[in-house]
Amino acid sequence: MDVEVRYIDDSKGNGLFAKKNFSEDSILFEESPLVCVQFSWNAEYGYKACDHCLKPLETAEENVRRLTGKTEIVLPYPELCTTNKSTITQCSGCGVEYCNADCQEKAFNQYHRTLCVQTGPLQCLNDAWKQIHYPPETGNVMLIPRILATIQQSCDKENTLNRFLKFCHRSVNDDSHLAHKLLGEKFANQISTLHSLLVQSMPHEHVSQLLSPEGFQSLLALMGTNGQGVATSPFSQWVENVPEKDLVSKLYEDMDANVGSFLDNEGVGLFETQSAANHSCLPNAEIVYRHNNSTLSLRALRDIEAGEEICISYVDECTLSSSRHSRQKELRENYLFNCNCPKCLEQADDPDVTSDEDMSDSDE
Ligand SMILES: C[S@@+](CC[C@H](N)C(=O)[O-])C[C@H]1O[C@@H](n2cnc3c(N)ncnc32)[C@H](O)[C@@H]1O
Repeated sequence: MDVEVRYIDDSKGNGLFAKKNFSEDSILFEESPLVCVQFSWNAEYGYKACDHCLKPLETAEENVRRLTGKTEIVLPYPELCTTNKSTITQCSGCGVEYCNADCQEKAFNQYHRTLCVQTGPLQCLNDAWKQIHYPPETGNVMLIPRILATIQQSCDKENTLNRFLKFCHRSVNDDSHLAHKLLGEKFANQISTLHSLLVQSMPHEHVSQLLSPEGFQSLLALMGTNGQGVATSPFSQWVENVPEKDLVSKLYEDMDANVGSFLDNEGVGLFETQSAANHSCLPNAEIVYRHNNSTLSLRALRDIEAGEEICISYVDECTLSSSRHSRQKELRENYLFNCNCPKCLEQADDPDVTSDEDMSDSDE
């Protein structure tokens, strides 16, 4: 690896550092998630993805037809679509689909052997989550059964448990008096419901400490502070390859009119190396999914020198361009820290105003 994880200080914890020079646009590293899962509403609304790696299961043409609502569309250059429907397989127990037999086998050996027989109770957990977390989705409680089952099915359970416990999983930051948004008073009843449903749906062997109320809260905090969004799309991959770019703008307009900005298969994953990357409002790297599955690539946004800290943005582009106050509010609520990046320091004297875009979600 050309990057390394190093301790910075008690406030920031660890960070990710470059071990060599990287030029702008180069790929620093690639990594598959320890676990990942599609968002619940995304799956419910018919975004078809492999249950293990989130690779699209629709062709680009099927995708465009569904997203525009126009079943008559015929997409030229079908050979530019990389979806291979002939390799799709299905679990005979619960019916979930995979992009190929390899993914099905990996999922079964890692967690699905345990979870497949719990489909009914897990469905109740999923339904309860959907009532709490409407789109746009940022996390998914269904990652937790995958974590627990991965530990249970592992040959080296202690080591696997420790790999998960290495992700930061505190639910409060005592230094800054910050508590995770998900775990606030407002959600206490909902968290208690989710906890009971999880306890009913999982075998307890080897994971009882994580199934206690405190263990469950730490898993939610782990997911909230480390969960990385994953996005795949058969259409956008087709667009990248298509020579006539003006073909696509009308299709995007039609999609926007029909489904707004919800174009991708979306989910959340836990990545061991990437999760060591801290946030900056002036990031020097970004996450991309070049393989149209859950394999993440970290790409340099500018030249990076050996020894430099590699920082990504934890907030989306819209929030990143909003006021310091709005950015810091989101980072405090979801990631439990006060941002002191160069941009925040430079704007330290700006008035504490919420950007227009955030007014609907204004300060409580
Ligand atoms: C995904 S982890 C990043 C790695 C983490 N520093 C560690 O020690 O494992 C996210 C957490 O790192 C800390 N963090 C990330 N960026 C930070 C920053 N710019 N300043 C202070 N703390 C930060 C926060 O505690 C946040 O919840």
